[in-house]
This record gives sequence, structure tokens and C-alpha cells, in this order.
Amino acid sequence: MAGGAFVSEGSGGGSYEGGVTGFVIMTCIVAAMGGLLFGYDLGISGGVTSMEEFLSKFFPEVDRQMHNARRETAYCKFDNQLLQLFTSSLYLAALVSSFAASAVTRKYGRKISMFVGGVAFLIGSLFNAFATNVAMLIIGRLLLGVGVGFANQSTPVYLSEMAPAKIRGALNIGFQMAITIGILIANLINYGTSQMARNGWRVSLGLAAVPAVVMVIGSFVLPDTPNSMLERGKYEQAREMLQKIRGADNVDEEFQDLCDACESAKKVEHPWKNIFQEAKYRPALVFCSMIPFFQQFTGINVIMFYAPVLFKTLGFADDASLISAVITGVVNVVSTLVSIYAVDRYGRRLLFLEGGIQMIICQIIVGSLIGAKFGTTGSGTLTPATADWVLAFICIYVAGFAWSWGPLGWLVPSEICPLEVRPAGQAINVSVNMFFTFLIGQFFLTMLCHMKFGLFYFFGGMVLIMTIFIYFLFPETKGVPIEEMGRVWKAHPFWKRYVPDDAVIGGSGETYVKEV
Ligand SMILES: OC[C@H]1O[C@](O)(CO)[C@@H](O)[C@@H]1O
Repeated sequence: MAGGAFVSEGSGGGSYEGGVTGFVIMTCIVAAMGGLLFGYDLGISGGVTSMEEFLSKFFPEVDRQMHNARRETAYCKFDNQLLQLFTSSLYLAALVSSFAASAVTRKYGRKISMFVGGVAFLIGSLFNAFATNVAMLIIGRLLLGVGVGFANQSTPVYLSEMAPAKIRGALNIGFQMAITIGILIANLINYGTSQMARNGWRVSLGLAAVPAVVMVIGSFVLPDTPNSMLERGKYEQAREMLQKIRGADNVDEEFQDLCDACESAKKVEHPWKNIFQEAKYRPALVFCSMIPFFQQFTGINVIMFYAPVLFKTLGFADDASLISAVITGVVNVVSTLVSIYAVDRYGRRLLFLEGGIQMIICQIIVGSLIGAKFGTTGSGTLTPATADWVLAFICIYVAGFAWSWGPLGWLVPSEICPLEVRPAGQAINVSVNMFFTFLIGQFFLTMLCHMKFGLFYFFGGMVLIMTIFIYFLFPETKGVPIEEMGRVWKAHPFWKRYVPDDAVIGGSGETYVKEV
């Protein structure tokens, strides 16, 4: 989803005419709205669910639980299925609607999908802002989920088709960047609205309407992409559009490549059957499903969804909880920038491995600090000094995620799938990601209640497993054009058995440097 539908540039493209035109900039802005909206939704629920007025209105039981001094364990303060459903329902709706969205995007073009996404967002945010009961809240969240499903299916595709090939790789991470900025904006807004005497939560939830409106307007004024026109047989229009967006008359080479790509995509008959049945696609299948699964089991959304609630659980004051969420939000954005810089210089493996080790260490330390103060009973408080340490290590953990599994969770699946299985690979990546995002959203607070500080060790253990997985099974993909991935699998001690010799093209000792 987020960035998941990006098309990696392959080996060609560096020599096409034309560069970054006004059109391209406009498309970037609109596409960024898709990422921002997704991030805003990811980030807004945590702060809202920690707001007193919101809790007492919709979840009085949680409110009571929170104030009940006699309740013996701090770990369970927020354990409530309905409250978690408020957070998680969005991702379930996104999962279901992304299947519809991918069909609509292909059949009717990217703009229609963006329009549907924008409208769903708009109505969803209004439902939330004016909610008078839990049902309205959940319906609103479901609609936002439909928005996420459509917007994140169409905007990355739109963006990658409009952008000149040479900046496509960077844009892939740019979409994750937009997500993190959306999360940060949500954190800041939550902090601001929590200062309001009343209805702050309504403002927080309602402000999602602003980027939604930009997206709806964008879907009217922006042109359709040449690829989408070709897909629907409009050859002449497609060529004219390509000239317009590239700002150049001679676009023959790129146009020819687009036509070729469109033709071969049409010939692909059974991407789903292929990816599941043919042994040579086994590595693609494994990585397209394991990477999003692992990305969510880093535990990142525990922080993104529930940081304010978690900090409150640990005894931080209301303000301090929301400010802490802003701090983790800033770290998330800045560290994602680091990965844009590092990914094509140092490679994916190094980032995965370094980020993984950094996360494991932090999880062990955070778990131990919390365990030392709260034990298994959950009674106690953090001293200000310990609270600072907890926050510091959570920030270092977020940084480790943000320059590794965050962006790579989208980049890697998009660059290892051969064209003939790419739609299926992307759909698997997106849906597995959404499913586990939903699961973490729905069960984290319950898990915290039962596993207590051990929950941090659990996620640490998961990160250890994924780091070992990467170490042994993931070959470096930096600078490898998609069509030559076969060679990389063939050279790998484990994957070579799945890849027949005829699946290996090119790579006669040359080094390929992919531009980003
Ligand atoms: O930046 C953190 C965010 O990034 C994602 O992993 C998407 O790539 C989200 O699930 C998470 O909330």
C-alpha cells in the first residue's frame, strides 16, 4: 500500500528526454497527500484515545478503569476491545477495499481511485468529527480505511508513472516520508487540541478533511497518466500527455518502452497462479509476504498508535505523554531522511541488519526499565530520570525502524518482483501489511495487560528472528535491475535451488548502478 505499488525503474530510463516539470511537482504534492492522510490516520488515534473527554464520552469504562486507584495493575488501564477496534477497524477496511481499489485503478484509471479515496476520507472525517456515539466513530474509521485502501493504491502508482525514471527510487521512499510527516502532524495537532477546553478530539479527527479536500480537487485537475491511457487503448492521447508532462517533444524512446511494458503486462495471464505455483517465484512470494509481516512485528505501531497511551500507562502526565509522542514523531521523520541518503550508498542489507540490532537492544532496555519499576504486578511509578531513559530508548528504537524496516518494507518488495507477478506480489505485500497492522492495533493493549513488560522482550525476540532471516536469506538488491533478479537468486546458497537456469538474464560480471 504505502509506496507498495511503486514500480522500480529497472535498467533503462536514465537517458529519456525531459525532467522535473511543473506537472511532476504538482503530482508529487497530490501524491504526498495520500501518504499524509495515511500517516495522519496512523498517528491521530493514539492521542485522541488518551484524551479524557473522548474517553469519558465514548468509553466510560476505560475512563473509570484509568481512574480506579485500586485497580492493581497499570498494565491493564486501557485494555478494552472496543477502544482498540476504534484504532484497528480502519486497517481492516483498508485491507478489504484495497482489492477493489486495485481493480478500479486498473480499469478506470488512477484519478477515479484517487477521487473515491478522497471522498471516502472526507466523509469518514466528518463522521468522526461530529460523532455522537461509538457507532459513528467506527463507521467513520471504516470510511477512512476505504480512503486509505483507494488512495494508497492509486497515488503511488500515479506518482511513479508521472515521475521521470531517474527520481522514481527516491520517490518510493518519499511516500514513506509523507507517511511519517502525516504521523508527526497528527501528533502536533493532538498536542494543540488537547489544550482546548472542549471538543479538542473533534478538531483532531475532523482536520483529516483538509488533505482529503486537496486530494478530491487534485483528482479533478490532474491529468491521467500516459500508462493509464495506454492501458485503455488511447495511444495518441498517451503520447501527447507524455510530451506535456516531460516538457519535451522527443519522447519516442520512453513512449516505446511504455508501450512495450503495457503489452507485456497484458500478456500476463495468471499472476496469482504463477506466484503461488512456480518455484522460480518462490523468493518473491516469500519476501512479499514475510517482509510486511516482519515490518509490523517490529512493534512499531505500538509506538505509533499507542505512544500517548503507553506513556500515560507509565505515569507520564497528559501533556508529557503527548509531547513525547511528538518527539518520537520527529525522530521518525528525520531518520526516514537518513534512509533516503543511505539506501543506495550502503545497501539494503546493512540497513536491515543495523536497524534490527539497534531495535533489539532498545527493546530489551525498555522492557527491563519498565520491568524494574512496575514488576509483574504493575504497581509503581517511573522516576523522572527513568522516564527520560525510557523515552530516549524508544526514540533510538524508532530511529532504527525508520531507516530500515519502515521504508525498506515497501522498497524491497517493489524491486524484487518480476513484471509477470508484480501486481500479485504488491497486493500480497499490501494486504499482509494491513492485516498485521490491524492485528497489532486490535490486540496490543490486551497483550500489554497480559504480557506486561515481557511484551517488549517479545517484540525484541521477533526482531531478532527477522534480523537472522535477513542475514541468511536476503541477498543485496542495491543496483540490481528488476529483470536481473534471477541472477541474484541463482547466486544465493539457499534460493539457487528454486531458480532454473533459463530464469537468469544478463549480469555477465558487470556492475549495475541504479539511479535514485
Ligand atoms: O512510520 C511508521 C509507520 O510506517 C508503517 O510501517 C508503514 O510503512 C506504518 O505501519 C507505521 O505506522
